Amino acid sequence: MEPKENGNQPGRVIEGPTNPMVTPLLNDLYQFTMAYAYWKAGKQNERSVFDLYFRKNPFGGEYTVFAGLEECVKFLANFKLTHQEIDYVRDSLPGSEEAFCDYLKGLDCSDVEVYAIPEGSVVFPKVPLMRVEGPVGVVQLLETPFLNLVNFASLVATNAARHRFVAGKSKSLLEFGARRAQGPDGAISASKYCYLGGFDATSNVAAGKLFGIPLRGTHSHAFVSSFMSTDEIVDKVLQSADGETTCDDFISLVQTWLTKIQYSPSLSGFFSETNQSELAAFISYALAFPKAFLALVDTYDVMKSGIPNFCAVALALNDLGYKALGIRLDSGDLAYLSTEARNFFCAVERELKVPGFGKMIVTASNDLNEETIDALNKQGHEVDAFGIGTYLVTCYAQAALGCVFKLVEINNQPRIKLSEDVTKVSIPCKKRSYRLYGKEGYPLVDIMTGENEPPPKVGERLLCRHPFNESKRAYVVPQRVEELLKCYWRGSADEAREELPPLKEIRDRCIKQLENMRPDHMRRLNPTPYKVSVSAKLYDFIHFLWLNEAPVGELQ
Ligand SMILES: Nc1ncnc2c1ncn2[C@@H]1O[C@H](COP(=O)(O)OP(=O)(O)OP(=O)(O)O)[C@@H](O)[C@H]1O
Ligand SMILES: O=P(O)(O)OC[C@H]1O[C@H](OP(=O)(O)OP(=O)(O)O)[C@H](O)[C@@H]1O
Ligand SMILES: O=C(O)c1cccnc1
Ligand SMILES: [Mg+2]
Repeated sequence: MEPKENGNQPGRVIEGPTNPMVTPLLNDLYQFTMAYAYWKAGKQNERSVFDLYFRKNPFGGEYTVFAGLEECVKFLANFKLTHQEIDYVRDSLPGSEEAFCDYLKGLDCSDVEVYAIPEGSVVFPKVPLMRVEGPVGVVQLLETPFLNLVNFASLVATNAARHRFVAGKSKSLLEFGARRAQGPDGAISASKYCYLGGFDATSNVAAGKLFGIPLRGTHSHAFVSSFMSTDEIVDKVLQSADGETTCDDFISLVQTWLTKIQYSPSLSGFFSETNQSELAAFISYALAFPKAFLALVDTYDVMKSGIPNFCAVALALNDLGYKALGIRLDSGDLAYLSTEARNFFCAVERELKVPGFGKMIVTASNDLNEETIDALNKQGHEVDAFGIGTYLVTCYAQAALGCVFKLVEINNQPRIKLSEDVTKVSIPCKKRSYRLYGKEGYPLVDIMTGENEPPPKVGERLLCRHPFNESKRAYVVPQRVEELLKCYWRGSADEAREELPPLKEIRDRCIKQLENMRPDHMRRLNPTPYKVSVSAKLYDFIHFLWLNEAPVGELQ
């Protein structure tokens, strides 16, 4: 998408959202219905404050990664309805007055302020991820697009972070989900936010180009089974890596190595005749990519064919000064097969005296998820890289994060939304939030306060209260205080705004924050909930407003 000039931002150009379908019409009809009714009541410019937050961490965990903020800012910066869009809205609101169209024509976000937690932060339920302030008519129109941009982004980034947690730091994690993702935006968004959440690379070329995510990939079964025999290979010539010598018949060199492996003392009897069409495919791939040879070894039989064929080609390449990368396993028992493959590579290294051959990279794929990786860890395995698609990008374990956008103040009057379900009661007031760190450097608790309360101070004891449970409270003496909400958009006051960092920096923040969490919040089984609290003053106010707004029942 072409960068657009933003009228309110002299000197600063913020491109539109990645997906050109993200326009003010990517909205629920009721937002326009309300905008009309606000306008009709003359309320459209009343100053409103909305909080965007979620109520429960996903995937049975106790943490969430916040993602999608950059796209929200890009949306704000380019928020403008076109003539055609305005006509369509008018036609969708039967009986609406023509003057409403003039209102829509003039609508932009120059009077809106957005404070947010930096993207890539670890976040918790109830604490606003974004606080959006501005004329109620326009802020109401931001609800659906913002929720759309944040909900899946944060869910899939959290999913990626959880896969990273279970796989461990040393493994490569590759996102392979484009074919299974929920449509084109599902694929592009998943690639972007899985990288943000700690994946190393994607197979999605469009996402690589758009966001600078490293691209990685192997090859498919179709390539292996498309070959019938080595007779199909016409050009058998391969130059050595240093360009000094030429091997005129690479196929024969491979065949010689295959025989050597077959009759080497510790490998003899391991396999007999390997599949020759598979061998032809591997040789062809090596001829095309001698510097980056890797092979999918499970098309016919991993240990009796795929692995010996791979080793023969890798050894022939080694003769010419090339180093093969490794293999991919895509079926069967991945713990057993990866261990057997590693043993075979180590035996080749010992027997045939090829230093480093035992360190071939083993990539595994096939319906992987947190549980299967956890099971592989428990069994012991030799996988170096996991290629993960379906379960990761579709967020199979949980359909949505459930972020909401609630009015907390209008015309400086705090507002509350009550519910029978106490977890659904909103926390009123324009608020500030802080993360308080303890002696050991871990975050201890997040606390929300009223906008004008003095901020918590390092070394000063402070009462943190559960927002709704009277008996749950604790004193905290913070060793570090971090204010969570930072200004990302202030209409035309450009200079006061946080920068939008590059994706790699957001990813680094995410990884660093996840590593700095107390381990019991992070464990997969029965993690300890992280505490989210309010100040004593805000607690009293919430409950005062609650009593004020809740009608007293009458028993008959
Ligand atoms: N050692 C293991 N422990 C637990 N789960 C595993 C292990 N190895 C593989 N898996 C998982 O088990 C499932 C095996 O899938 P499935 O039953 O479809 O067999 P397959 O190996 O794919 O067979 P096919 O040859 O038909 O492709 C996959 O989800 C895979 O990730
Ligand atoms: O398994 P996922 O986590 O979704 O990862 C991506 C999968 O896509 C590819 O094959 P595909 O599934 O298209 O075919 P296959 O199941 O026959 O291997 C690849 O071989 C992986 O198995
Ligand atoms: O590169 C791969 O091996 C790959 C990419 C997408 C899906 N499955 C596998
Ligand atoms: Mg599959």
